[in-house]
Amino acid sequence: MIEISGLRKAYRGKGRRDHEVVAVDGVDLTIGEGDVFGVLGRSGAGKSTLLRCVNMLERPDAGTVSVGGVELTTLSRRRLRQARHGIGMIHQHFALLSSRTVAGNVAFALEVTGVPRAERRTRVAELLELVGLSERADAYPGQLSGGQKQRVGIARALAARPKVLLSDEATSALDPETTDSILRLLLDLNRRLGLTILLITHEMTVVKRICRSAAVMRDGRFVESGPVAELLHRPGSELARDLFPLDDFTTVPGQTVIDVSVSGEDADAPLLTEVARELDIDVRVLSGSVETLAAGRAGRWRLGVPGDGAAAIHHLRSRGAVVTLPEEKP
Ligand SMILES: Nc1ncnc2c1ncn2[C@@H]1O[C@H](COP(=O)(O)OP(=O)(O)OP(=O)(O)O)[C@@H](O)[C@H]1O
Repeated sequence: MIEISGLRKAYRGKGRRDHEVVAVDGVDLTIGEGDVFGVLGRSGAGKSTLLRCVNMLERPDAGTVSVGGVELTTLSRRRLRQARHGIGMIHQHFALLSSRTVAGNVAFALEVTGVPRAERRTRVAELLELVGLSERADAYPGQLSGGQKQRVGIARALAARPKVLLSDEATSALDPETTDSILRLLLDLNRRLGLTILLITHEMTVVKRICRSAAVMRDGRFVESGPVAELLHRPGSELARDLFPLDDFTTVPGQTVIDVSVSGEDADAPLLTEVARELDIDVRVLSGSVETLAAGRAGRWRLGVPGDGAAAIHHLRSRGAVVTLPEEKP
């Protein structure tokens, strides 16, 4: 649904001596229809620029961006305006018109695409129903909670029935409970409408709850990218480390410390008691957890096993677990 190849975008300072900042530095990305893809990264990594290049709010310097099979970088202004109707966008600070009611804000998105008044009224009612805000149609943004404002933002973004939704830190300004309800709504829309979602975030909760695929961005590049379940197993994965942080035990006298990751059915198998029983050894759980992610059940532990650990490592690997030593780097 979204194909990005060799994307580059640099900003030049205004003065002659100002050097160039390369915000996106050669990103390739493929997002399948109906996927929920999260891009994570620290402030300044280039996430917003990447997202804004997907609907051409920023013109890339090089590379191609195609959405739903339409290559956007070569379109005329008029064709690009049309193509943008197929790409909705929601924002961290909602970007609502304060002088218009909830219904008026959603209707605005239809007015600009020339939808006739009667049709607009029906569609606005449908959209408010979809996001659970029918009761607040006549309220003004100033009278709404943050979560309700984001629901208006979502209804507005979906007005033209886009197949793709871009989310720019949509839950960063919300408290954890409200974040949860917005993420549930996004997941529900993804399932019911087959909506493909590309989001940028710095919150691990967002990745845990709704992303099936993800990328970690640094200095304008993707340092890792792929299905979350696969990234969790990649030695040295930053995503795995951030999703399942492990305490800093790297040595235990008389034991070897190992990191073990599991996913799918293996996450709930009695793997640790089994290895202890079958090898007749003590296994110490130093840190770790098993959780339900949007990408499935997954877990990661840091364990202490006796001696050089060879027998335990062999046994765990034979049961499908990925085992690495904590000091191993990618
Ligand atoms: N309009 C602009 N003009 C000049 N430099 C810019 C512009 N927009 C972004 N940059 C620079 O490009 C780099 C990437 O910025 P970008 O906003 O894409 O990162 P980000 O990962 O989204 O960060 P944040 O999470 O803080 O929004 C930064 O160094 C930033 O200062």
